[in-house]
Amino acid sequence: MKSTESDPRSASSWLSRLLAPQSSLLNLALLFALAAAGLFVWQCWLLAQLFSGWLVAWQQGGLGDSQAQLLTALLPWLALCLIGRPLLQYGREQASQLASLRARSDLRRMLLQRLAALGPARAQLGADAELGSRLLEQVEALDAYISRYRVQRQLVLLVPVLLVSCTAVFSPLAAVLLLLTAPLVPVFMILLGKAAASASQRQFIALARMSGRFSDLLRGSWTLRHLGALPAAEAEVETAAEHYRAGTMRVLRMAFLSGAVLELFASLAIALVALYLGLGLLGILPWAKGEIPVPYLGALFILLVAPEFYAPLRQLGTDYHAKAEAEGAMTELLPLLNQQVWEHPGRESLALSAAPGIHCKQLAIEGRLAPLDLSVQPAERVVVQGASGSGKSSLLEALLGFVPWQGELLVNGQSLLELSRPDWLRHVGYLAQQVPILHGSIADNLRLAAPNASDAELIAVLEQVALWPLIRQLPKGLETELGERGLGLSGGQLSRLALARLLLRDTPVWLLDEPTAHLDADTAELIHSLLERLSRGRTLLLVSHDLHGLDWADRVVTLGQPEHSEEGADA
Ligand SMILES: Nc1ncnc2c1ncn2[C@@H]1O[C@H](COP(=O)(O)OP(=O)(O)OP(=O)(O)O)[C@@H](O)[C@H]1O
Repeated sequence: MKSTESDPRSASSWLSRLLAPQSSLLNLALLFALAAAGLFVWQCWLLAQLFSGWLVAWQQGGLGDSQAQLLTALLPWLALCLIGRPLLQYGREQASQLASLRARSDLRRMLLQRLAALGPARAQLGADAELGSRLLEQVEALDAYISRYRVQRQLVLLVPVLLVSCTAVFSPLAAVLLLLTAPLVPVFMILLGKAAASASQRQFIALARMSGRFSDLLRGSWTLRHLGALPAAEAEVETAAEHYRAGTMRVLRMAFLSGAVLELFASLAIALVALYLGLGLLGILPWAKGEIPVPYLGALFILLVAPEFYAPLRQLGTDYHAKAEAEGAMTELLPLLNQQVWEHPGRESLALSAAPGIHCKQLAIEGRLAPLDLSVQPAERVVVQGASGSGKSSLLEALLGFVPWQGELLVNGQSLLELSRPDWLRHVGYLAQQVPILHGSIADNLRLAAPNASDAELIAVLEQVALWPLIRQLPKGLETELGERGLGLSGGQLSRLALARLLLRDTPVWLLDEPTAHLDADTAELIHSLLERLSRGRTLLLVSHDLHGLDWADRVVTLGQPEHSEEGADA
């Protein structure tokens, strides 16, 4: 369904909501722009007075004292206009830039808060890199809309009305000419602008495809070399690049051509007004022969004012794409903005001196987890298994405080709903199915858990997960850079790195979501044996499909059955 302004979840209504707190700054920018337009009219009036005075005097036989007096009287006001206008324009820029900056910061803060509040469910919205780029680029795409278009769309009505009213005082016919030609400029500008925008959109898509193809070729270059297909692939890249170059030139031609056509329209319209005024001054207008309908003063004033009449319309046409771009960016952000985020209500602090007990009484999550009774004793290690979709990950999300639930969830007898989530999470170590490894060194990745940890502390935890012997041999040791998603280490090594990170935080509760998913049997067994040793003394809930190597667990709980069965791990 098409989104509308009245739909509170639509892109345009989010934009309005975002800009509401900035309305005073945007109104101030509008006021500055209107004051600058007022000064412009005054400046034209002063110049028209000066030149028409000189012209009349020159026609009457020469410049005299009165003209010199006129010049001295008008000069200070002219200077005021010449200095005042740029200052007012500067004020407008500053106010609208500040509004844009604040609105974009507010939006980024809101998006970040939403992402943080979503917890593990954040992964459903896309990869971290994609979300990061949305936060940077899509939010940035609002700048031109806020800092230029918002004020310009009001100016486009107010300034021409002001100028045409002033023109009408001297010549209603010239005012009518301006009014008749005015709509042509924005209409053509928008039509041509839309064509140029869709052409440039096509270019963006072509560029994205070309980049994808290029990176595929790079990745597969060894295979291609092996197959002797490299020259053909190179030729393909060259052809694609040439197509892209030609396409870019087409877009540029269209953009320049549309600019030139509009300049032509504006110039023709001004020429029409000038023709009327000039013929009038010569007294040879067909319907008013021998008459001067608009004398020097008025004619000069109108000629000075006319070009400015079209300027805001032309500017709006130029800025029109900013609106389309901003709405497009907001539409991209909608899934995140409209995501239902549950606010964990608890505020009470929690102090734990040892591993706590966790008790679920008829704990259910609507559509995700059937009612569950489960008592995990302090330092008990429980494996949670069940069919895919039975709610294992959802149970962990509830335990992390990121989804609402029915029934009771107690930590040492205290309801989790009453506890402050940040406080509770300080005691919880969580491992998601996908190990979150950032682009950075091994040390950087470990220090995400403990920013102040010394190298010795990092080495100690790496030794515990049997990674140090391997890392010590790397030329850069702890400073070895890991690529995106941990490129440079194997899946099993990354899991061990994630375990080392958990150890650095040394929390009394561990919630692990399939820590050995995607690992081969031998590596999974190694991780399981590490877990056996490292999780001792902690309350552990470990989600796993496969019980192999988990016989050390105290209990296995199976979800997704009418009665949740509890059995021994080795059963
Ligand atoms: N954020 C969410 N919002 C709504 N429903 C969800 C969400 N995440 C999961 N679900 C649904 O909840 C149910 C349980 O999902 P969950 O991921 O907890 O199951 P699981 O047992 O961990 O599955 P798997 O073993 O495949 O990982 C599924 O039907 C799933 O579609």
